[in-house]
Amino acid sequence: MAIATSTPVPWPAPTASGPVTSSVRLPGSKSMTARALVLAAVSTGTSTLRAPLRARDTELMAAGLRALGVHVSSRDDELWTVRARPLSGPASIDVGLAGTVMRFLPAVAALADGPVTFDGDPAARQRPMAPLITALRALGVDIASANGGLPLTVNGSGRVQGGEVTIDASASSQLVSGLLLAASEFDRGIVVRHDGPKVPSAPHLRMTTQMLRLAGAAVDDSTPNVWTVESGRLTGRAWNIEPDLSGAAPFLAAALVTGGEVTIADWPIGTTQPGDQLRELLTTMGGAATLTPEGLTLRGTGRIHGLTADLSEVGELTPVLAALAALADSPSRLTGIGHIRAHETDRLAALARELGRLGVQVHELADGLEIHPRPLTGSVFETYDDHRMAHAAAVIGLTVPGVNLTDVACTSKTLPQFPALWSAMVRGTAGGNG
Ligand SMILES: O=C(O)C1=C[C@@H](OP(=O)(O)O)[C@@H](O)[C@H](O)C1
Ligand SMILES: C=C(OP(=O)(O)O)C(=O)O
Repeated sequence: MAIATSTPVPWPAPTASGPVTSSVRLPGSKSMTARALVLAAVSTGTSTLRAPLRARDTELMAAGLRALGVHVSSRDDELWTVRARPLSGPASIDVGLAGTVMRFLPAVAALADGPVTFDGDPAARQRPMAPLITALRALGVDIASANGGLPLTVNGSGRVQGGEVTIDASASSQLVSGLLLAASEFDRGIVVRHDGPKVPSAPHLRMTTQMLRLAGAAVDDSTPNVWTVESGRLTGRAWNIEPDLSGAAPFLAAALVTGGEVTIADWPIGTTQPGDQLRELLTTMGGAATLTPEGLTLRGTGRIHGLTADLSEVGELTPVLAALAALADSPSRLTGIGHIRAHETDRLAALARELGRLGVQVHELADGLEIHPRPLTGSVFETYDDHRMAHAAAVIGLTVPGVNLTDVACTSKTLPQFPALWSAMVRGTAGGNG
């Protein structure tokens, strides 16, 4: 599997001429796969990941750890094996456009002996790294970065002193997760205090602390905006990776758009994944959700209601929710998501521009979007190397003929099967032209 940036593949989004009825089995969570790999690398012994995500972001994470000397066997799609070994440089790590790789691996690299350079796609150089670099320096790590971001070099000495550090993590929760995941290996562990506007993506921080505890770390997150991880050895374990619930968003949205019924197999009963909030969000927008041990079923009526919501906990769901809002019977106001301007692309600007091109009236706010639905006409839809922009375009294309994505290959970041799964879902409808 190629990890390099893919060549753009233009894609006419398939329209559905009737309600879609489908059951979809999705690969593992990107966020859980990334954390399990990192925790395995700083644990003793062998770890396994059952049902991991194989996609560009997680392949890059595995490759980055291999570059540091960790043995990662990913030949078996169903079961990856990680054997921790002494971390060592020199190494060169390609982060692609993966926030998880660029934020989670520098602290791991600091535990290696020797220089480790990090760089990625051109857009990766725009993503916030400075607070993490400053925090790691305060913890005793030598990092060279010309401009406060990528490219950077971690000059590891084989150990990190650790201790107390203050960070403004309002740009990304990953800045905190990236400090915590390796901190049990620091001489003094870590105490991270956030000082600044609200940290987004709270569920992802809960995922970090929960998985750290499962790996055997002593973690205290009982005080808001303060996280403590004690120094101590973690032991390898077996991780069962849940299906990626954020990747489920466009498929569930298809039920709403077409008045159909979509089931996502093996939806976990109780999870830290932010995508679980789709049950409530899509119910507010007019769907009916039923959760059973077999999975989550979403039924739509074909009518979609506007949504007024603070999406700060679930920023990565914004593109698909904005696509639904564009097809709704009332306006929407999505707020609390200024930080997604620094995701794969400036998602607020990109959504305003591309939805606007289809005819939607969109007001861009500093921290969100106001969306006023209008009759839509098909058009080119630029995806900006952003998998979730492609998902949004596909959702609108179900009911608006002539939505032509400039590139669908960007979906390989988290779900390489997206075009095939999507077309199969649409083909399942009577008369769908997918
Ligand atoms: O830790 C993680 O796995 C993630 C945290 C979130 O990042 P932000 O806090 O930067 O939004 C989320 O958007 C991203 O897709 C995955
Ligand atoms: C923001 C996202 O990714 P990343 O992990 O690169 O931040 C995302 O997947 O929506």
